[in-house]
Amino acid sequence: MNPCIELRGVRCTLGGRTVLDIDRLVVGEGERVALVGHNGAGKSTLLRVLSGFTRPTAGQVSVLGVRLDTRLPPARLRALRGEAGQVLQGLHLVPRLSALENVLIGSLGRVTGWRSWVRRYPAHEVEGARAALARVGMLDQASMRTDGLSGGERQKVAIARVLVQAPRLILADEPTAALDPAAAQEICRVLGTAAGDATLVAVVHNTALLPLLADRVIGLRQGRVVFDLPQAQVDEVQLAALYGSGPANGACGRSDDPLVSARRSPDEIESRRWRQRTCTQTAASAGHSPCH
Ligand SMILES: Nc1ncnc2c1ncn2[C@@H]1O[C@H](COP(=O)(O)OP(=O)(O)OP(=O)(O)O)[C@@H](O)[C@H]1O
Repeated sequence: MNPCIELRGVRCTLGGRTVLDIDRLVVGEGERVALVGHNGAGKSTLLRVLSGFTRPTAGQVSVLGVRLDTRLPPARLRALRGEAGQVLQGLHLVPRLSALENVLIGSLGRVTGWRSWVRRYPAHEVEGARAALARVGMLDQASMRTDGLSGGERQKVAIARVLVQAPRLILADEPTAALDPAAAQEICRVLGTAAGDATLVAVVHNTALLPLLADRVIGLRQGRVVFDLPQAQVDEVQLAALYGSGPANGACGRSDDPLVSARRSPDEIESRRWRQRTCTQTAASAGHSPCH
């Protein structure tokens, strides 16, 4: 299996603290990997490193054959992000635009010149966006504004937007955050099916969802890999050890749980603000304001 992701001796120091410390990690093309671990374990930091938003302090990172530990020309980074789609948690759709228009934003990397400035998309891109909405079961809601959709429906639109990129790699950060259990299961099934042959790396908080999304599970604790196992071999004992005294299954400190939010350290709160700023910048660079 060809490697899609390769990390060697990667360390990330943020705010004077080492928040990621990974000796070696290889993810092959087409693998489905879930990242699990307590709040602040470094899961999102790892995703940011893989998407080129955070450059590691030390070590080598290669994603789809592109080295991300060195400064890349913006055009090269944009090209990579075109091949590595991201599904973030609920902060990334443009509320006043329809589901179809939001999905079309995923094709902006291919639309050039005046068409991209005025968002006039070629007919084949519109067809592609409609096909992506159909794949996630949202074609009937194509013309609805996304602020009128439910959380689960919005997440399906976000998945459809990634699909129009025809990505070779999908990075999903808590794709089921803030969804009820039934919607969370549905989103995992939709994402798992829609990902097709692409490599998938997803942060998963509810470990009951792992069988729907992953064939390999990586447990992170304080920025280090504490286990890296086939999904079928991950059991209650490993999860209990990973989460310490926290629950071993189900709501493992979901980020949207108000009790968990109340326990967050100032660092974690700052990390969330950082992520929100990243989303805002991403939306702004596409000429839009993000959803909140
Ligand atoms: N820009 C930053 N400056 C300082 N510290 C940061 C920054 N970004 C993240 N951190 C810290 O890095 C650690 C890992 O954060 P990260 O968001 O990766 O954790 P996580 O496992 O995704 O957590 P959660 O499950 O709460 O989303 C946290 O302790 C966080 O406070």
